[in-house]
Amino acid sequence: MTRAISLHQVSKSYARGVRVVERLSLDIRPGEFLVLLGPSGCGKSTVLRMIAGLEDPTEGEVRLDGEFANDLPPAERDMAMVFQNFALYPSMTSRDNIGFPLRIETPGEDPRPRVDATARMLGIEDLLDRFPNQLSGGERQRVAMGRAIARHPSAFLMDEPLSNLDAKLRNHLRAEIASLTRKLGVTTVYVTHDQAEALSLGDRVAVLRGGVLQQLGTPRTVYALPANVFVAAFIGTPRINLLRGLVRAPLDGAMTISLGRQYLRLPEPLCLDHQLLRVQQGREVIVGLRSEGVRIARPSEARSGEVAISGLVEHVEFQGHEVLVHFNTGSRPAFVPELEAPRPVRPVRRRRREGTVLGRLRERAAGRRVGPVVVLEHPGDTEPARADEVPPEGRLPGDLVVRTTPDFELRHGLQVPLLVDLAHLFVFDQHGERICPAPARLPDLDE
Ligand SMILES: Nc1ncnc2c1ncn2[C@@H]1O[C@H](COP(=O)(O)OP(=O)(O)OP(=O)(O)O)[C@@H](O)[C@H]1O
Repeated sequence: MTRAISLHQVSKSYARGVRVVERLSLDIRPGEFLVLLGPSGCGKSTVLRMIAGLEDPTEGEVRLDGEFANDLPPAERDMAMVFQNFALYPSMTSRDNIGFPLRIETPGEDPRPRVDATARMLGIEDLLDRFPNQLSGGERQRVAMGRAIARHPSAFLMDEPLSNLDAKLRNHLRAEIASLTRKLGVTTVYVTHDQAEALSLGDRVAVLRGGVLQQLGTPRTVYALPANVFVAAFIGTPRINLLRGLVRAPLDGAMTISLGRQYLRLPEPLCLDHQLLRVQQGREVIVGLRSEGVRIARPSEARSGEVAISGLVEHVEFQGHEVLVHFNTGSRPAFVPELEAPRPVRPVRRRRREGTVLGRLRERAAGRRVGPVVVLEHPGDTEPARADEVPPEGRLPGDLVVRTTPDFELRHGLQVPLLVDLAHLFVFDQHGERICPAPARLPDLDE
C-alpha cells in the first residue's frame, strides 16, 4: 500500500523560538515522487523528519491517508528513510543490513527470500557477503536503498541520498532511483539542494526558502513560470539573467522597459501580460531573461516577438557542446542577496492603503501581500553600468549571459547584435514577485 501524506499549516520552532518551518501545507498524492528543494538550512530535513515522526510539529497537522498522525510513533508510520551518510551497521554484512529491519518487524520469518529478491532488483547480489568498509560509496548507497525497499514500506523518505557520491555515480543512481520508485509506485519524498536533481526526479517540486514554501509545481512549471525571483534564480543553469529595469508606459507612445542604456520595446498591440504591466509605470522592476531567451542575430533577422538590443562581449565560456557568452549591455544586474541565505528578510510592512481600485491593483502589483524575496539595493538608482566598470568580486563580468553554439567566433570587446524573445521575458516587482507573465490568480479586489 502506498500512502497520501499531508501537511496542514505545519510549523516548527526549536528551543530559541526561531521558526525553521512556517505554516507549510502540502498534499502529497499516493505514489507521487515529491522533491523538497531549497538552499542549505531552509528546513527541508526538518520537514522530512516531521513526516517520519522523528520531530514533532510545533503547530499544525501531519496526516497520513487523511488520518491525524502527529502522535503516531515513527515505527507505526510504515515509512523507510534513506540518508546521505548511508547509515549502515558497520559490523553487519550487506545481507544482514538489508535483512535487519525485516527481522525486527517480522521476527521468526526468514528474511532471505526478500533480501535476495531486493538484491536482484538492485543488481547487488555479489555484494551481499561484504561489510560496509568493503564497499564503494555507490555500493553502500545501493545497500541502503535495498534496506529501505526490502521492507515494502508505504513511503520512502530520502534525505540527500546521493550527495556523498561523485557526479557520474550520482547521475547513474539518480536514474536508478527514478526507475525503481516508478516501478514500485511508492510515495517518495526526496530532499535535495540540487535543482538539477529535483527537476529530473520529481513529479512535483516544492521549493522552500527560510522554511516558507515558495512554489509547488511540476518541474516544467517551476522552471517556466517561477512564482518569484528566488525560484527563478534558484532553478536553471546558467542562472537566469536578472536585470534592473524601469517600466515606461506613456499615454502617447510605445511601452518600453528601460534597461539602463537600452530598452525593450513591447510590441503592439500589447498582449494581456504586457497591458497588465502598465500599472508599474515609472517603477523599477526586475527583468528576468533565461540564457536561451536571447540569441545572437541581426535586427533584420528578428522573428515575431523578438526585439533587438546589442551587447559587448566581456567573457566567453567554452563548454564543448555550447558556449556561454557574457555580454555587457549597459544594464545593472539585480542581485538576490539572500539567494543562498537560509532565512528571508522580513517584509517592512507599509501601512498606507490606497482607497481606489487602481491603488489596490498597484499594491498587489507591488507584491505587498507576500514577503519580499529581493529588495533592490538602491531603488531609483538606474545608472547603467559602464563598459570599463570592474564587476564586484566573485562575479563574472557582463550583465547578460547568452547560450549559443560553438560555431560563433566571439572575441572579447566585440559589439554583437542580440534578439530578445519576449515570450521568454519575466518581470518581477521590487519585492521579487512575478508580475509578467501575470500570476494565475489575478488580484481579488474585494479583499
Ligand atoms: N535540533 C535542532 N535544534 C536547533 N536548530 C535546529 C535543529 N535541527 C535543525 N535546526 C535548524 O533548523 C534549520 C533548518 O535545518 P534543516 O536541517 O531542516 O535544513 P536543510 O534545509 O535540510 O539544510 P541542509 O540542506 O543543510 O541539510 C537550520 O537553521 C538548522 O540549524
